[in-house]
Amino acid sequence: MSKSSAETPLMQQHKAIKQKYPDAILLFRVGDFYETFGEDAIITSKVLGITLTKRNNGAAFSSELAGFPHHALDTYLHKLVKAGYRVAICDQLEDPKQVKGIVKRGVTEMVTPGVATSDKLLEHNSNNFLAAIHFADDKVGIALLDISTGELFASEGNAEYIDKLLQSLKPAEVIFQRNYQKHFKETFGSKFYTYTLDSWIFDEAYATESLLKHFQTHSLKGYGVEAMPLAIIAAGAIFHYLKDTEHPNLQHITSIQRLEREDYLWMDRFTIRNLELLGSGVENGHTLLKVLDSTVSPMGARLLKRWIVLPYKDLGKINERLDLVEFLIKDVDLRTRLTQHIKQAGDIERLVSKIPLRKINPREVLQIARGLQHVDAIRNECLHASNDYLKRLADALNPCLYILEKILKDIVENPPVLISKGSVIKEGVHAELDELRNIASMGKSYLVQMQQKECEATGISSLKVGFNNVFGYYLEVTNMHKSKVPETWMRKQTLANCERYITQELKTYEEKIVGAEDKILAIEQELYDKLLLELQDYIAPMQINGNVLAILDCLTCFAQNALHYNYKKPILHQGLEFEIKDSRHPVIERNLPVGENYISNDISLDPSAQQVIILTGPNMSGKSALLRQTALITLMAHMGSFVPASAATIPITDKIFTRVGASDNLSGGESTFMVEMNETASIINNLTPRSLILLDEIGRGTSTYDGISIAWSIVEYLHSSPHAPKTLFATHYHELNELENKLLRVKNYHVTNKEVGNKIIFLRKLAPGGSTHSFGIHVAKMAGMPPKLIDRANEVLQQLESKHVDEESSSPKTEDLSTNIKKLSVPKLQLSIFDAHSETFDEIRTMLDSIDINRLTPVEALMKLNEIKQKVK
Ligand SMILES: Nc1ncnc2c1ncn2[C@@H]1O[C@H](COP(=O)(O)OP(=O)(O)OP(=O)(O)O)[C@@H](O)[C@H]1O
Repeated sequence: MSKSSAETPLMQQHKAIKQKYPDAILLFRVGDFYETFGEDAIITSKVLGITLTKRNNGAAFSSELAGFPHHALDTYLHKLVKAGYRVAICDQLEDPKQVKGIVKRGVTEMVTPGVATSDKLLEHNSNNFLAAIHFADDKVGIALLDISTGELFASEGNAEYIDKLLQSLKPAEVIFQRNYQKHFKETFGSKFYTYTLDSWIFDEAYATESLLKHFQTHSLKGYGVEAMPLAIIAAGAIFHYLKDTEHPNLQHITSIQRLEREDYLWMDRFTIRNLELLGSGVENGHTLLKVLDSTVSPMGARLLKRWIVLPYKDLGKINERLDLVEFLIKDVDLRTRLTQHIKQAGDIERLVSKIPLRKINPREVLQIARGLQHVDAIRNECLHASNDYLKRLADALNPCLYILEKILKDIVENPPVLISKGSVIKEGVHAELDELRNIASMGKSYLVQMQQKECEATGISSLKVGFNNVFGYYLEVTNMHKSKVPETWMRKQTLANCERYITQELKTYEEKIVGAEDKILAIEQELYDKLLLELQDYIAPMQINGNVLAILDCLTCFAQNALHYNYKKPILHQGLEFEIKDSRHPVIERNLPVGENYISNDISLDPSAQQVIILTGPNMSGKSALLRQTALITLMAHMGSFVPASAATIPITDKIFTRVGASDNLSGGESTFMVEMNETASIINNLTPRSLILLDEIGRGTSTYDGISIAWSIVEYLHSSPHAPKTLFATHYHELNELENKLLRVKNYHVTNKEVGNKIIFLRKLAPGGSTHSFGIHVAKMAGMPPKLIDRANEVLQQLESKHVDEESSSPKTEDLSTNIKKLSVPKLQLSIFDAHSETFDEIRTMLDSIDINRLTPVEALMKLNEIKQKVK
């Protein structure tokens, strides 16, 4: 753009507004269009695929231009936001017809990924959170708001805890202090859509003031966040941001819910990912969420996600849920009726949030009423049930009868989506509206009636009612009948063969008919606005209704799952013993090929007798599956769900840790052994007697000897820990089986298999004792390695094993770790080719010298062997 002096007033206005929103795309309303200019236009045309033109205002000024009709806003806005842009909607604030010169314009809403209310930007079964983070010295405050439901959560804790919340609740946008950009990336990664705010906004006094003003209270005690200054600051930042983005109507944010780390079973983000709890996109197919989610409402689906990542630790609350699930399983009729009502109640939470935002359309208002009817029905169904929790839930429901009736009385049965289309308000609600509608629809026939009436009264047989723009409606009398015109009529026009008159009645009617349509719309709008204002008083109880329906939806879904998939009620207890009978992996069992059955297993852990299980077994036999099903069953029980086992006794657990050996976790640049060790260290440093630890091939990210040593000492450490955490350790290092003989509470188990000829059949049953080999070569064969290579690997294996056995029989029984490791020294092979002093031998020697065995993976070893074999041929 060139000098401002050459700019039109319109462009000057645009420039002034754009300056206030430099990092947003400004959709600038001009007449019936939203226009974008300059850089904004280039982006907009590219993202929306609309034409980019140039606007020339004389030689001195030109700018790129791209625009679309205002009614297409809904179609285009979400595309811009989904493409990662912030969009400021600038509207005309005055009626152009009433204003001389340039119309006043201003930004009426800023839409960003985290502050989105349009259905097109939201996924119905996911929350759309805006998170605010406040960094302090060694702690972090967090607030999470879903503006589309009004839910606001706040918490504070160390970076690991906040990271876990971010990873599990996946906010669409995160805001934080501007000077912490680098720190944010280092702490939470670069996956989030972020926006930074001035540091002064993150101030306790300012935040408290904003919150008190919003909630209209004198203190924040009632929300339990008073002692959480960092969480308060983060919540304050959210309210500031909402003001900045022109969201003044926030009456649907009715409370802050405190998220207390200590209330929930802790799983770090690695565990959440490793257990494949939520997943997203394509990988969604095999997640716990996917197999558990048979909810019938978006509210239930959203709550279920939260239950999965934030399972309870409180025995009373868990049992309340479990008992209700059991109750719902038994009462088939009640369950069926509940499901029907919940399904038809609509997304109460999101509908209610549209009320203060003034984004609710007449159809949705009617849906609110229908929702309330279902709430009423559910309340009546459950109020006298013989389950206390259900009774309490029912008691919390409020069908808001006054507003329910008012909506049904005011709104027609099948209203249009837009209030501006009219025909929304029922007949009988407003006398003037009824009359106007009558006039509008009956206009013509009314005139005919009047014409007839006047004909009869005056005897002017040729009397006609006509209309022109100058006089409006008139009565036309031919010259022949002029003498019969009553005195009260006023002559307005004389033509060659007739005269035109007006009457008082005609004028009164004319006033009505001409403005009727406009007035009808205005009255309908006014009545609708009044109704919305009244609805506003019912936001809080309706939100509670939404929440109760979500809980009932989740628990009915658990009952349904239990019946369909044969889940049983777990017994949770304050002791420490863990025992599951005939347990299955809930996700794998639902994804097995047709005809295959999941083989169930019993698993028991007891800190005083069987604290650590060393689990060995062939590759692919089901070790990881066993570990994960133990964790998933524990988690499901803490959510209040029945579990895939014939019986389960599960101790209240505070933390589930899972770690997988580095090479199982190659994605995301986290494949280094260092990360594996860091993570294992964090388990070791955070465990308690109530922790469940699942280690899958820990140590395998380094050389065999290092790996065994580390794995060995981890088991020793966990065993000797005063907390005696329950541990399952799956490993290919059969050497660890030795630990059973040395450590009292370590027990060996293996997953069974059967060898038939040179084939192995996985029996997948857990049995006491360690297994002796891993069948890695068998897996290599299954993976399609050339038969020659496989034969050779078997030969080498045999030689290695016989050498190992020789050495073992000649060495004394080892008792401590160091001698045990020494025992594993590389057997000296006596292969015949090494006897021949040939060129091949030299070549092979050079090759062997260059190999660093400590860094060699099993597959690389097999490849090298193949190379050697080729040379010998
Ligand atoms: N109990 C079971 N019943 C039926 N199928 C099972 C069972 N356990 C595991 N499987 C199947 O076997 C596959 C391999 O299981 P898993 O990954 O647990 O083996 P693993 O012993 O950990 O293997 P590796 O040592 O190679 O990592 C699973 O993906 C699943 O399809």
